[in-house]
Amino acid sequence: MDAITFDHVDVVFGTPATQKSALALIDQGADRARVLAETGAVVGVRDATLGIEQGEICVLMGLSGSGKSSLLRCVNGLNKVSRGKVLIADRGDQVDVASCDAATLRRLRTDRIAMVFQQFALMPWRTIRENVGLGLELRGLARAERERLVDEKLALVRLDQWADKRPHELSGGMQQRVGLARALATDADILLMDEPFSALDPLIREHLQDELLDLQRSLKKTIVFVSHDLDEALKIGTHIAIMEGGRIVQYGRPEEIVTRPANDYVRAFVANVNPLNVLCAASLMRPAGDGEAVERDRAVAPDTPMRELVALARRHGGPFPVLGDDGALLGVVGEAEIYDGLLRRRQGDTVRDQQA
Ligand SMILES: Nc1ncnc2c1ncn2[C@@H]1O[C@H](COP(=O)(O)OP(=O)(O)OP(=O)(O)O)[C@@H](O)[C@H]1O
Repeated sequence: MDAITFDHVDVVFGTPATQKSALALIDQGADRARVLAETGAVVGVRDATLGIEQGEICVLMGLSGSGKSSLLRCVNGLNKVSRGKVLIADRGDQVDVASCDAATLRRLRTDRIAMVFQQFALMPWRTIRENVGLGLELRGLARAERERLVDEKLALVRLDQWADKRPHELSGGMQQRVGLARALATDADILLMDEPFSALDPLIREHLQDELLDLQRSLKKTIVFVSHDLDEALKIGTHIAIMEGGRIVQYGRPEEIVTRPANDYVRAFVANVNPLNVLCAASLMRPAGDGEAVERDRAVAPDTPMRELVALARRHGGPFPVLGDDGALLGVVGEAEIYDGLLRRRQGDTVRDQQA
């Protein structure tokens, strides 16, 4: 069972009456502009369907206004779903956030789902420890237990020395680590992260991305992460949903997005991606020639990153047979395939398009 399922979700901002007319127009295929002109309602999300597995980091990516936050905020009920379901796996069953009762929504929000915001949203008059412990305080946890849990999470984000300071005494990157510790403190298994690193300098941002990935290796939360930066999405995401005009126009693993963009909008995003960071042996390899002798002691796995292949080729030349788990020969990557990978990406084409 998926941890989170979006099932044909529409989010329309407006009064009940304008929402109804807007949904009718959407069903006729009207675009956002027409819906706005004829009803006054704003379409945030239209017909989003997506399953997010437990432990996955799903990045919602797209231009400003494409509907990323609107979709994210449906998960904890901050945005009302106009039509469709948002199902959360809960006690062996699924709860629809869009239609559950208020007590269930409250329980999901306090126990299961935590959110990290772009602007940290820390309370300036509270110490770092008190900020991180806010959710636990609202749950009525005794002070000693609260402080034990908070100090544990502050240590996780390497801020244990800063517990008694106030937010203004910390840098932006540190404040965002407080935001993350606060989200982790409740032990929620679903983290919603709305452009959490966008307000930070590029170097700090990369640092925090690495820290998040490090933490995730042991925490294994289900994370929905909003970003408008493709490099960030490719680095962080186990899957990426690309949004355009309120719709999900492509959903896939990072490499699929880069090698097989679904339309010109996605193609424009991936045109300048550095292939070294994304491609791997499986997407670079050519079929082995009939009777081609391959040196199996040079074998690489299909998921060997391109960067590693370049280093191998630099040391040993090529070609490298690509073997599956069962030892079957899947293809061959030589220097020519590596150069092709570099050149094709630079032209903004896709490797597989060219091979087709
Ligand atoms: N509370 C709201 N009331 C009315 N319209 C809204 C509301 N929230 C979002 N919208 C509209 O919904 C559309 C999608 O906005 P959303 O914030 O989801 O996009 P986004 O992709 O997250 O953009 P950004 O990257 O700029 O945050 C926009 O046209 C926006 O104006």
